Amino acid sequence: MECMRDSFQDGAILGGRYQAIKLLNKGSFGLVYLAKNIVNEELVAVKCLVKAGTPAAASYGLCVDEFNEELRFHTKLGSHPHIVDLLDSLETENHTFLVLEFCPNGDLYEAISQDRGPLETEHVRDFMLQLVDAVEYMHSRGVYHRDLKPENIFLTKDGNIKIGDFGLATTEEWTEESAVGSDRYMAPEQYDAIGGYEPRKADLWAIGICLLNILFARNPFTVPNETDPLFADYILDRESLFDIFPTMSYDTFEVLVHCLALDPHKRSLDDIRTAIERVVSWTTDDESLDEFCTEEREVGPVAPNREPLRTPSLQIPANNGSAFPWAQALQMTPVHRQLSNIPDEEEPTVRYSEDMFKDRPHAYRQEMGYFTHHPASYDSGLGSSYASFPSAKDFQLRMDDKYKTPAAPVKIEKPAVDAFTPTSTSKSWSDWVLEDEEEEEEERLRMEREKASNRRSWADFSDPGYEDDGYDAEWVGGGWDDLTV
Ligand SMILES: Nc1ncnc2c1ncn2[C@@H]1O[C@H](COP(=O)(O)OP(=O)(O)OP(=O)(O)O)[C@@H](O)[C@H]1O
Repeated sequence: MECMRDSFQDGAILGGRYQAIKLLNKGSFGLVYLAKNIVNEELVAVKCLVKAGTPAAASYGLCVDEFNEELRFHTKLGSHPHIVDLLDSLETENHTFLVLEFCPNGDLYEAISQDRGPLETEHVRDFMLQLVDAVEYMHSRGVYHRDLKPENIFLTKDGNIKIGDFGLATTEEWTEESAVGSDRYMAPEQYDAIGGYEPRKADLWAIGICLLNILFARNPFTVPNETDPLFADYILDRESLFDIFPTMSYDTFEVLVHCLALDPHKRSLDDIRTAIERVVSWTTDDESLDEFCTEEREVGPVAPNREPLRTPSLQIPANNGSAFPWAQALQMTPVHRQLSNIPDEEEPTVRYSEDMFKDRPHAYRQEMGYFTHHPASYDSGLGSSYASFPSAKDFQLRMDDKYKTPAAPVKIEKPAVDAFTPTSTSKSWSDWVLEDEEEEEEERLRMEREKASNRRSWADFSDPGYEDDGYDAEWVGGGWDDLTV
């Protein structure tokens, strides 16, 4: 790594044209610098890789051939509005450099982690449609990415997306290369690759995982095989996704059906696009907002095919001319993050699915400027999805907290923890929450009734016409005696 730094570090001039400004990021296969084209002042991203056959190459394994491959794919792809453009390429004795168009809003991973990913219904739709367009174009050129994930989806100044990092791409229609990509985004057949798979279809699976990342900032599966219990559930029942993402709307599920089909032949980009276009609400939070607005604004019965009222942009300024105002509002602190389900450590909740950011070391994430708003939010401290099942102890703690009620004249029975044993398979998390809420509501009503009866008896007591029927003496305890002394 140091060797690379030597070649192109702060202030260095590359090929007489590009001046290094700063290190942007360290990828798995190389360093990426921000640089300036000294001829036209244009900012560029320079991806720096060691060359095959050099001493430094030995420590880099895959990246040795990656450069040539990546260059080849960029050349094959040409230019597209939603694919990172290769502007130039250079070689030095030990290194090769890809000069890429610079995407100043970073990548989608950073955007989600900093609460500046697409939030509003239409933004998510535009975003997803751009992604589908880019993938369709790539595939039409015979290039299959195999590593689509938020880290490889870049954001331009005006908030458009650009797919980048073609280091693991392939032009093969059918491949037997197994486990090339990133576990959490790999299609099951790509992960196991027994007998080979179609990379084209694997990309469609990754689109579905990216959508879930955008909506919930979580990954559904750690690995796409049965060693992950959530994936095992998914094999048995696709609707188990609702247990993982309880606020997911059915519209979203309809999109996912076409991305996350276990049979690769049932995945279709056209169907994904159609389903995205049909979405009215991505989450049930959106649905309630839609209903709220409908009640407020609509007069008379709701037309069956009404044009859905979009979620009001509570946190997003009116369209400022960009297709994606969310991407420009970098300083924006959302008033109401509708689409996020990022758990908050201070208010522990049970998490089934996997925090997208768990693998990044805390220090690294801080260094990268994450944790802008809620440092604790992104570090679940929980391991894989498997480890993220709530333990009975977690539940006990949670229940203790929940029932830490102020002094009241009635003893509140703590619900038996056994009833909430998370290993019980007959109940989903949403059932537990529902039962929790019902019990809480019952308790509240009971207390209100008690209070009302207290008030009545006190009022009655001070009324000279009050007749003691002995009722109040029972519940007031010593109070009645005191009063009568
Ligand atoms: N064109 C670009 N504009 C802005 N930032 C970029 C650009 N290209 C890369 N980066 C930054 O550098 C990081 C690494 O880039 P890239 O993904 O291409 O490298 P990599 O070595 O293949 O990494 P990995 O495989 O780990 O994602 C990106 O996540 C991003 O933060």
